[in-house]
Amino acid sequence: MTALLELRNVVAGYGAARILHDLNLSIGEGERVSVIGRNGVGKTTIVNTLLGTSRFMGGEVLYRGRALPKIAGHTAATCGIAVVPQGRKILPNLTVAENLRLGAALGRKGRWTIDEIYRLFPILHERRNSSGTALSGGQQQMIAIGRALMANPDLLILDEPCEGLAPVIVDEISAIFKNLAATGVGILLIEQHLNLVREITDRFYVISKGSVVRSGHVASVSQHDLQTSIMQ
Ligand SMILES: Nc1ncnc2c1ncn2[C@@H]1O[C@H](COP(=O)(O)OP(=O)(O)OP(=O)(O)O)[C@@H](O)[C@H]1O
Repeated sequence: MTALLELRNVVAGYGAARILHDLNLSIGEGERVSVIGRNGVGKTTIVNTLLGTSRFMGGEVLYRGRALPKIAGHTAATCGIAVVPQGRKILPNLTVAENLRLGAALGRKGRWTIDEIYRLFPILHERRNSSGTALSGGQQQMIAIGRALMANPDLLILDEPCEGLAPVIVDEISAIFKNLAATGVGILLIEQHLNLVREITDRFYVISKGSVVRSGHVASVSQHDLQTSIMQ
């Protein structure tokens, strides 16, 4: 079966520094896959490669089996890939509603409208006219998720979505991800915390020093085994 997104022997980095070395990874339509690894191994650089914010130095990125000729800032969006970025990146001068509407800039049609986002996160409707950054960390994460969904993506990339959030909010957000997974959207979860990996995804890749060092099905490995592969 043709993968939705495939990275083949990708080399990428910043300036002269190579961070990803011959990285291979694929995700099928509607699949839920994790990328796990310690701090600094290159997980976010995979996302940056798709966003055109790291330097693409070699290899191929294929979308629905076709090699993308050039990676640019709009590559991910035009392919139907939306990112919930690490650190959320809520724009401070915009209201909650304006932040959400940014996600719909390309006008892809689908089930996600601003009213649907407000149904998913009623607090965002209540605070829709407040500055996005005036909200709590958990609520800002809701904006980041809502903004990504507004793009009606085929693939949702979540970069450490629960980082810095209180456990009760993590539970709430992971329940939402589980429901989202049931809608058929593909999920690529970048994460260090294995509970979320296990709850949301079926397959994993372990990254170390910019390459995949292990991959498999989440159900076939123990938590301890996964933790050990990350630490190596
Ligand atoms: N904009 C940048 N310019 C130069 N080097 C960078 C840049 N962003 C990241 N790096 C470096 O690239 C390496 C990989 O960083 P990356 O953010 O991809 O790691 P990560 O696995 O996502 O880690 P974390 O979990 O801490 O986010 C690190 O050594 C980091 O310092």
